[in-house]
Amino acid sequence: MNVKQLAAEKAVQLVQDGMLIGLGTGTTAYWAILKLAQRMKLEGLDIKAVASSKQSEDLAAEYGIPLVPLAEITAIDLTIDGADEVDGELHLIKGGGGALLREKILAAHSKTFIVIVDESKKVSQLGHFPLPVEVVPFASNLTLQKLRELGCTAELRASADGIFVTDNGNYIADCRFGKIASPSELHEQLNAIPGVVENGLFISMASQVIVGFNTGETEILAPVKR
Ligand SMILES: O=C(CO)[C@H](O)[C@H](O)COP(=O)(O)O
Repeated sequence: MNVKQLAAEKAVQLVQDGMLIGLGTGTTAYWAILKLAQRMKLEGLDIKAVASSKQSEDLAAEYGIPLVPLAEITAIDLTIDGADEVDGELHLIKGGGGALLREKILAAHSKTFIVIVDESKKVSQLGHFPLPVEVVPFASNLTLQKLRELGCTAELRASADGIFVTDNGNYIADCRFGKIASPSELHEQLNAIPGVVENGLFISMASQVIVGFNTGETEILAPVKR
């Protein structure tokens, strides 16, 4: 079993009958979706789900996980999603797959938000991974200029056929800040720029982070209560 699968399967153990599950996006969330489908088939696990991307929606549909229209829900019991970096405070960088806006909306409405990562994602300080920032296409060159004034290099993400476009019809600016001294301050500064829709810093949102190790072990990290 690979390390991402290990963390994902540990998280899926927390899922119980009757829950509404938020499905994350990416190669780690992929394993969680597959395990949920397997538990439904083998154990009769009775769940419904909402997806954070077209990709995860298609995967869930392919594996027979019933999806609920977002208009019909008021809250999510548990969301399971990956991350690009996790620091000691359990702040995250997310959006490597370009789904950060929908992922953040689902996480914000989840009673429990479980993050699943392999050990390579644990860092002492966020910022080595370029921070994804979702921006509207209109005047994106000017928005990029404002982002750079915060001290990063910012480039629009490319796709095979041009500029990468999110499920929401927006662009992603990948911002290289180097080490981020104050993630919460940067989060506020980024979202104050007109044209920025949302950024990939998830501040104090994780209920738990499940880390998979190459040794086959897992570690569960919980936020320190102050
Ligand atoms: O935020 C994300 C997608 O927008 C992913 O959760 C993040 O990029 C981690 O991906 P992976 O599990 O493939 O390493």
